[in-house]
Amino acid sequence: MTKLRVYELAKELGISSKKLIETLEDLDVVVKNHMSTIDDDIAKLVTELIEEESGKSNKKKAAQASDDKKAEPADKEEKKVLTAKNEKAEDKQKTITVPSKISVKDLGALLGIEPVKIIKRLMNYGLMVNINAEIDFESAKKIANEFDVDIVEEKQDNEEFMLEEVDDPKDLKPRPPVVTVMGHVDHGKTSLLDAIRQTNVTQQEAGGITQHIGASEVEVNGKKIVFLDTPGHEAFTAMRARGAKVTDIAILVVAADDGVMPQTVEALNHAKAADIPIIVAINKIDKPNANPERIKQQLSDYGLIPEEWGGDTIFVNVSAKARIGIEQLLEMILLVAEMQELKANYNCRARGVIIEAKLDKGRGPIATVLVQRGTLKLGDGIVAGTAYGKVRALFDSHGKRIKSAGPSTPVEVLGLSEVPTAGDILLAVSSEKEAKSISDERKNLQKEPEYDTPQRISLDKLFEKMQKGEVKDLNLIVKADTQGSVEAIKQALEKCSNDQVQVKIIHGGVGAITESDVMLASASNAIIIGFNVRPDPNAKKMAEKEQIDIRTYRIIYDVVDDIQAAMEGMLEPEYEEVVQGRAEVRTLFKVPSVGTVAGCFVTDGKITRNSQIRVIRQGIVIHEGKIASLKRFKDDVREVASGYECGIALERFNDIKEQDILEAFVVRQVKE
Ligand SMILES: Nc1nc2c(ncn2[C@@H]2O[C@H](COP(=O)(O)OP(=O)(O)OP(=O)(O)O)[C@@H](O)[C@H]2O)c(=O)[nH]1
Repeated sequence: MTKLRVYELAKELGISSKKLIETLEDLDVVVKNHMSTIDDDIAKLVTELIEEESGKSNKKKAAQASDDKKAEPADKEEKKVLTAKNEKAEDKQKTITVPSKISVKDLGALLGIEPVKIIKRLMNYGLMVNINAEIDFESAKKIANEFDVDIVEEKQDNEEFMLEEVDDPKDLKPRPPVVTVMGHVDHGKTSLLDAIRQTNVTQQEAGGITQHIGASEVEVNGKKIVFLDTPGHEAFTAMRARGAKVTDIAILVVAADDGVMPQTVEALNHAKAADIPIIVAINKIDKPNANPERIKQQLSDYGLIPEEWGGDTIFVNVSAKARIGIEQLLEMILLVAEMQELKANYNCRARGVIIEAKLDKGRGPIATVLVQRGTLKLGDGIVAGTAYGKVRALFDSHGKRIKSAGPSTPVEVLGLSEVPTAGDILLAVSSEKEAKSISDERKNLQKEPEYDTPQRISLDKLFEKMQKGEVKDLNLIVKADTQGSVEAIKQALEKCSNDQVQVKIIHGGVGAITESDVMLASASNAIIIGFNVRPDPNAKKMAEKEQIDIRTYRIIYDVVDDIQAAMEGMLEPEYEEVVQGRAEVRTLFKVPSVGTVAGCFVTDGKITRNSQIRVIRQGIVIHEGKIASLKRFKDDVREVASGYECGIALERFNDIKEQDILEAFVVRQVKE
């Protein structure tokens, strides 16, 4: 296509070449004279601008000709623009509210700037847009700021959906309880869930194949109970960390022949932190060495006191294997549920939680949703995180097609645009279009760095938050090398409570700081205290992502001192520790006059001659000190990088064992 010359375009537009050259200059497009050629896209842009301008002047003329000077503008958009303009004129306000998307034309009108100037600025950012093109809020803000106007984003109606809606008590009807099974490894969580499901299958649909959708429903005496299929407190707390409250009752499974174990304590603390009732299922009572009384005794130390001893915790003896006590356990669940008076509104737009989600080759994204409120129906517009769509099909926990699902019903939902994340909230909205606009909005927000940055508690910010009255409880998780240290620290810290803040140890345990601890801290807004223990690498990564404050100590006095200082606003962290790398001890050499040399493999980062070394054995710190020698083959070296072997001897420490982890770190001053 031949390029247009200035005079040709001017002729087409019915304006003088001079006027066209001026307009081009406004756009910083330099042309020599009327014979110069213009690029197609520039020609298009200028044409739109000129046409827009002449259209405006025609309108103006028409308005002047009109008798009714107070006539309402016909177009609603225009009305909005005019209103804003008037307000601007009245109070000369420099902050203007604009929608999340706005056309160049409307932005110009709001800012009182000619659209051509906006187009020019956008061209500077490499954006070639026409006058009717919509630009996002961020771009609009940049432009406005260049004209010394600040703009704020109009609050979207969508946000309303994120708020907790309050139901009128008269709209509430009972709903089934949702139960999670927790407990120590191998104590029988999966077996118990299977036993419960099978008891029910035989009663209801013998021979029927129950589909696994992430949650199952059983019916006892005509009443439903929903079980989440993924046992364990990790999944439960992961959901909670994402803000999803799913479970009404926790079943704590303890093997009668094994007793209370570390994960039993972890599970019960996770359930307690979530403030949900616990029913204890003492499992494996078919075993000859089963000792249920011992378990009651052990659990009473953790505040779970059986009813027969004057407490309020229900204990049921069961055997998942021999199918003993299953029905009684189910009845007890119903009893606890009844006491909780679980209710929900069935007649409103649905809100649920994604329990599981996957991509099915044939059917696209499939999500298991636990409906918590309202009724989810075929054809509803839905949004979960940034996934959106329309309910194309619903399947119940038996794999049967259904048309709608009310509160406490797990359903498989087809029709989402992408696979959502477990823990995401699913909302039903009026249409797929609305769902898409909410999803777009969220995608925009995600681009902003502040989004997703939760306001976490940290020791540094504690005092500030206390002053603002934002903190009433200081939740702490204590991990230490021995149970004795856990208890000592717990007692010492709880005494730190004052009038403003109560120090609460929501979980204490022996061993390294794990992902599960970080998740609990995230769900309960807690700080983690490690005493002679370290976070494992995954926990460390997760803590960084979730912005969880982990403090590690080697002297109890320092722990108490720091917490007290933080509560008094006196905490001044001056030094920080930077971990450089880790090496694994693969073999040992006893060298006369040197001592023990550890043959190591550097697994990540690097080890330098000046590093301090922390010896970690099974997650517990057993020594901290300096390097006496760092060698590769026979040579002394200054540093060894990841992927290489080396020999390390430590100053004044010979008790190294194979498989120990040597963590290299340096301590440096924190910059103000
Ligand atoms: N004797 C007896 N064995 C049981 C009973 N319940 C479970 N078991 C056995 O205990 C072992 C562990 O059971 P699981 O159901 O896999 O335990 P879990 O708690 O789900 O284990 P993880 O998923 O590894 O945490 C299996 O070998 C079961 O057969 C029971 O009531 N009696």
